[in-house]
Amino acid sequence: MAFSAASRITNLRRHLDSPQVSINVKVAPEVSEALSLGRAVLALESTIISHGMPYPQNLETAKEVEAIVRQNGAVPATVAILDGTPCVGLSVEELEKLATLGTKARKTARRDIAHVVASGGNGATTVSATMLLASMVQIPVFVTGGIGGVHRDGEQTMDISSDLTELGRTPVAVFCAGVKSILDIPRTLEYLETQGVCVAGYKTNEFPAFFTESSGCKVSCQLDSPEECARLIEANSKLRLGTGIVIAVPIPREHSASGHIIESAIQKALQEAREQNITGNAATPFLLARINDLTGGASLASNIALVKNNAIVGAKVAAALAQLRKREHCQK
Ligand SMILES: O=c1[nH]cc([C@@H]2O[C@H](COP(=O)(O)O)[C@@H](O)[C@H]2O)c(=O)[nH]1
Repeated sequence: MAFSAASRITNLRRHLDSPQVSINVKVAPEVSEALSLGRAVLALESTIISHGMPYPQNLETAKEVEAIVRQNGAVPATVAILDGTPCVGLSVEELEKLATLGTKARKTARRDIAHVVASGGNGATTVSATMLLASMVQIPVFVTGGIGGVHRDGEQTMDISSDLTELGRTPVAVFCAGVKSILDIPRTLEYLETQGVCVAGYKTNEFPAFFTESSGCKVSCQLDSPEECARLIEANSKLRLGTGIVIAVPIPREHSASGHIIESAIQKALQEAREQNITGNAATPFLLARINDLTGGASLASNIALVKNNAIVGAKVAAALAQLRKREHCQK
């Protein structure tokens, strides 16, 4: 059925009814058009480009992930702050800029957004900042590699990623491969439960541990198809719960790293971080880089593979959600 003018207006209204943001958010023309037509859009974060992977693999991966999203039926919208302007949807040149800036771009979580904008800086958005900006322009689905969590010894340090509180307050579904075992996985799940966040497993009832398929911890529900994921996201939205959703997709078995090799690299990296007193938002990038060195690059290869796999699932879900909304609109 042709997409009617009425449903175009509904989408536009959904777009405009969001709380008014008076700061300029630059939405790429392709993303803006897809949103106003009710087509599938998938948000992507940018800290993974600047701080999560070295150049040039970061740029290659970012471009390949965007291509995968398109092949699976959605328009990619990578989020970042460039020269003080929050951007949703980046051109190839903008992706290149971010990839070459690397860690010179500011790692930007929710708390950092205002300062990066005010100072005209370049910010690579973490999960928390990406969720917030995606939600401002009404993008309901977002893909990343791994979310932040409660750090080991978090009960003493109180080092808890703002990704978890953002999930408690922003209605965006985040696809990830779980959280790395550099973090305290059981406490991360406890914290998400406290925040009222639904944590679903994609084709599994176990929460994955990023490099490996299992963590020994159960999820709160299992979803077995893109359509099931779309129905959950739609119910969360219609209920106006206001909370995000985590949908955890296990790393494909053929790419899952040997558990004990990774675990011993993690232990060594954690020890080094303690010795060098690396804490706060510097901890995750330091640990990721050291684990990659210690595993001779194996962890980076696994990381790239799981991000691509998450992008396939996330794009299919964004497409299924757009279909579902279109069908429901036509039935009205
Ligand atoms: O495996 C990864 N986990 C997490 C990150 C990034 O680190 C952020 C969390 O950082 P922190 O722990 O400082 O909140 C995430 O939102 C994400 O952007 C990453 O690149 N790779």
